[in-house]
Amino acid sequence: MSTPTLIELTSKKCVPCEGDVPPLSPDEAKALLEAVADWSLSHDGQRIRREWIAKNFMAGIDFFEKVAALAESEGHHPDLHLEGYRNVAIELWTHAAGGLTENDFILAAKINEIPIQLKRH
Ligand SMILES: C[C@H](O)[C@H](O)[C@H]1CNC2=NC(N)=NC(=O)C2=N1
Repeated sequence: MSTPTLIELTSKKCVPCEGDVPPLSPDEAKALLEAVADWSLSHDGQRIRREWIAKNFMAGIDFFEKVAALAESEGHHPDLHLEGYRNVAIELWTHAAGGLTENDFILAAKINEIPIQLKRH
């Protein structure tokens, strides 16, 4: 499989995951991770994660609302975390595969294009 670039990922659409979809191998996941800035691979290689420090609680909620709309349009859904009122984290994995698929990287690339109001230094 040639490794898609960021442009290719953002121009793709998540495909419905039904039944037993094989997860990506750690090497395939690492290759795809190159295309999406600021996301990291979990130690078990089964999910990808990105963190932000939002300006405030509502900035986190506003961001999640935009991410939720994207997830609904893609038919692929993230795990959303908002802790300590401003610490935002999103984790992506494909439940139907019990690990990562290209859908997760497509969604990560598109989430990277959603603005979030960040905490000033
Ligand atoms: C039918 C529909 O495609 C599936 O239920 C979708 C919904 N959203 C999903 N989101 C994620 N992260 N993993 C899935 O396996 C998944 N399956």
